[in-house]
Amino acid sequence: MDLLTVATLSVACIVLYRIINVAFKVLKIVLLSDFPSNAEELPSLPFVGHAYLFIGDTEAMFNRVIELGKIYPTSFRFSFGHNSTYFTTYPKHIKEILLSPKTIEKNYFYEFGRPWMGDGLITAPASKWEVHRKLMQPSFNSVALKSFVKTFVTQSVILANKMERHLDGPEFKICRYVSLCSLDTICVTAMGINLKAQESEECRYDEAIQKVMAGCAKRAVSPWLYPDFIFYCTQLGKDQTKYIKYMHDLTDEVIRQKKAEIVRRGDQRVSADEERDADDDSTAGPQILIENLFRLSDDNKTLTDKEVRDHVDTMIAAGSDTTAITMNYVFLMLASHQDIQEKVYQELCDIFGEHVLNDDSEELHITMDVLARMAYMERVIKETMRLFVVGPTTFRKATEDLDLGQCTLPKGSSVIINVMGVHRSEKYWPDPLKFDPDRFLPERFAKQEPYSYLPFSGGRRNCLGAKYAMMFMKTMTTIILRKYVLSKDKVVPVEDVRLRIDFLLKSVEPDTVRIKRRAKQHASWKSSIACE
Ligand code: HEM
Repeated sequence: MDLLTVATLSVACIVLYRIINVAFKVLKIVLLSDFPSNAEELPSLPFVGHAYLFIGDTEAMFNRVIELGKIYPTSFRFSFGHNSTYFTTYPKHIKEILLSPKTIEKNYFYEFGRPWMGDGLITAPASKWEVHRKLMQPSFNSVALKSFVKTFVTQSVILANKMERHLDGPEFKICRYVSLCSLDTICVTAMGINLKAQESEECRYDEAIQKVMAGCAKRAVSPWLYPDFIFYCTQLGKDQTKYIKYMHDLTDEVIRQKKAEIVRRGDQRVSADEERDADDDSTAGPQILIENLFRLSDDNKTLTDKEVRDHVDTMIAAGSDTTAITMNYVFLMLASHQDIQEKVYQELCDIFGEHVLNDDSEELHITMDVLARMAYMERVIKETMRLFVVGPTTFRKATEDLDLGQCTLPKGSSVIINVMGVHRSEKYWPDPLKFDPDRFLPERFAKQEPYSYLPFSGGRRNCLGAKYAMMFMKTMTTIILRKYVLSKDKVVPVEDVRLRIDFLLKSVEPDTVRIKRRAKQHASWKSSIACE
């Protein structure tokens, strides 16, 4: 054997050894979750980088995100395809990232939502977002929120009536009911149209939202689907185009009709940011978002029809499923914790007095002020959002180097904020899987590590609809608990509720509850509303 052959064979052996070594380490990680103690030692593969960390179905993805947060509890760097990405489960870093003007930009995942939501707030580039966030803010001020209460009540009453068919029956899946209720409500308040999805019980719009969200999630974890010319040749891409067109067509038609209507009636309504006597605003119609946006266009603040559509579609995308999924878990937690459900109901008795027994929407006495008094219910909803945070991860991009103390986020890198990891971390939430609403008692929550609770994200690009969502969720809970007692045949402990990340957090198996009618008497009314 000559010297050249020996040298070639030696190099080949070394390369082969390296390949086998890396393959072995990767398999140990993927199959056995055997991670190196130092994140720097995570092997990187050609082309895909560390994308193998997220191989598997959507349940595996959820488990891997939680696992990574436990093994590397601060921040670590990995690569996703050619993108350098920081994964953080560390509130101090999260705070810096969410507050910094250097990380307002969203990362490349959001590009997949742009064909649907365009330059709406969620997907807008930072330069546009700054301007439009200020324009949109008044549509969620207290006057506007007050005007939505009547819609929340009407739609929640339909929800309660629809659920009646399961009275005293076996457990049933709640998610479909709350999903259609949320969609109808958001569409009334955003577009001023009632899809009546609850009444017809099937809704193409709802189907379109689900398909497009699932498609975006699939694309985000499939680097080979990133190039448009590949994605749009796949069935997934073709379906995506079809569903998005359906949703755009609907919004375009509403825009056309609304514009004609505004011209007809000379727009006599007051603008959302004009403070007016709002004492009984809940009896007036909702301050529909799309009409507010047209007024901005009239004020020469230059919103094109396309921008109006982007904002309306974004509101529906951002508001309907998020609220529905959270309510699914609120009802699951209430059904699983009878003592807590009773305390919520007792609070309703204290607030509504004898009116608590009324089912009729006219007699429900639900106003914004009344909702604000439901402190215990709010703690229950907050604790549910800690354990089942709808946005388990959020993403940003550094547009300049950002110094985080122990490390620097280099310009151009992506950030994955592991919200779910923080919410379920023993370090920040003792006994983290225990459902304990009193963690949110003001005196206890004041001691909480800042930025360790982010159901609505935080900092500059936080949720614009957080107050809207909380009011709507309280209304739904009130109306359901006034009428029904929720229960489970067999309580599933929180740790056994199998979860997946399908863009948003969802259960692997649909959650079910049983309902029976609440007895029409209650001893301890302190009656407050009744005396007002
Ligand atoms: C329980 C219900 C909700 C939850 C948990 C929730 C959560 C969130 C989160 C985590 C974000 C940040 C997303 C990101 O950074 O990628 C967000 C943004 C947003 N949400 Fe919500 N949301 C809820 C309901 C709503 C509702 C009802 C609306 C509107 C009616 C809404 C409108 C928005 C908008 C417009 C943004 C983008 C804000 C911006 O970038 O300036 N959300 N939401």
